[in-house]
Amino acid sequence: MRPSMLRSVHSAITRSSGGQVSRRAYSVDSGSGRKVAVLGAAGGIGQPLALLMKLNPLVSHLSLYDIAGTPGVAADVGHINTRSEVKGYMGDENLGAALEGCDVVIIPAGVPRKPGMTRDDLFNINAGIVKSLCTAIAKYCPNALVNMISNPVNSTVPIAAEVFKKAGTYDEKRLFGVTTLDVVRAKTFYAGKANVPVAEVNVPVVGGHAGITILPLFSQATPKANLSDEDIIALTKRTQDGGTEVVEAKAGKGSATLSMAYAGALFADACLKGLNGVPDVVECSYVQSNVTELPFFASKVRLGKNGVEEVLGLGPLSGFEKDGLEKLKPELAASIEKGIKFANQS
Ligand SMILES: NC(=O)c1ccc[n+]([C@@H]2O[C@H](COP(=O)([O-])OP(=O)(O)OC[C@H]3O[C@@H](n4cnc5c(N)ncnc54)[C@H](O)[C@@H]3O)[C@@H](O)[C@H]2O)c1
Ligand SMILES: O=C(O)C[C@H](O)C(=O)O
Repeated sequence: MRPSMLRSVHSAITRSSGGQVSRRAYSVDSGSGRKVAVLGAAGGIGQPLALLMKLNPLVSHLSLYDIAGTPGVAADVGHINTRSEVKGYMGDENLGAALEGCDVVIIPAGVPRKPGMTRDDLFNINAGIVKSLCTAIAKYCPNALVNMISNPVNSTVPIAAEVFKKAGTYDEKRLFGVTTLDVVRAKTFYAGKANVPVAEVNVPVVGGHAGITILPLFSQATPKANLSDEDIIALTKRTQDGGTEVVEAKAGKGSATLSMAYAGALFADACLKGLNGVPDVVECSYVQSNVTELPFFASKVRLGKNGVEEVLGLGPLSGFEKDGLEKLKPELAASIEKGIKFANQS
């Protein structure tokens, strides 16, 4: 590979803290492209996520793995005339080949909720699936950035961390719980209530990814809007219950798939941009953290060439948000503990 192909100069539109838009040059490594795997690629999330990753120009190799159904998905997605070469892998014996050389591994494998269930009700099945997939990641692509979608994320991320620790490959900078859907929802609901253009909205969502552990920080939302306390309470609850809203509307046919695929593709794209040296890539994610006393916590994270470059703090919180933060801690701590215990006893 010629150095000139590896390093090219791009320009980025960046916003200064004063809000002015400027264009600046930065160098990226994008010539050879990236290998991305989707584990659970034949599922409700996996299929549209495979489609969206096929549309991503930063991806050169797209590896679609599932226990069944991937030849069809790969043949279908593979006919799209975009950059990446698509390969389908089916069954445990092909998992290693699917993972070898991956830069980013996205995991939406596992069972979804039905009405009346909590995400924690998925633990018994999904914990084992995540554990075995992460064991293979440690063996075949220990340097990949792992984007964990499988629920309960509050526990599956600690499970992954323990598996990687046991294998001697753990790097806290490379493990992410995908909480982007909470941000996507918070932006949508806020834009509707505040009557502002949704494309301009920013709202950090911190904590975890289940019920009250999802804490949107509407006091930091932009563009600013004059919403009442009742509006903020209602928006917070709707964001926390967003997953349940979809589960109930689907009435037994699963949980969010299309919006999740969109959110998963956004987050994977941010990881790829970070790996490629694009500056100022910041997304919320559930990562190993010192932001609170909890070992894992979702907050804004700056992404870079090694994954997490910086875990950003919470910023100023309203009284309502401070309360929410204290209330979520025991539940999040218990979910983390449950994941760690599972990984170490089985
Ligand atoms: N993080 C989030 O915001 C978020 C949002 C929505 C859904 N989810 C979670 O994502 C997961 C998947 O949801 P879905 O709607 O796509 O479910 P689904 O049942 O439609 O698809 C899951 C896929 O995983 C596959 N699978 C099962 N065991 C596997 C294994 N060992 N290796 C590889 N693949 C395996 C299945 O064959 C299936 O194709 C669920 O746990 C759900 O709760 C998370
Ligand atoms: O709600 C679920 O079970 C799926 C997912 O976590 C979501 O937030 O949509």
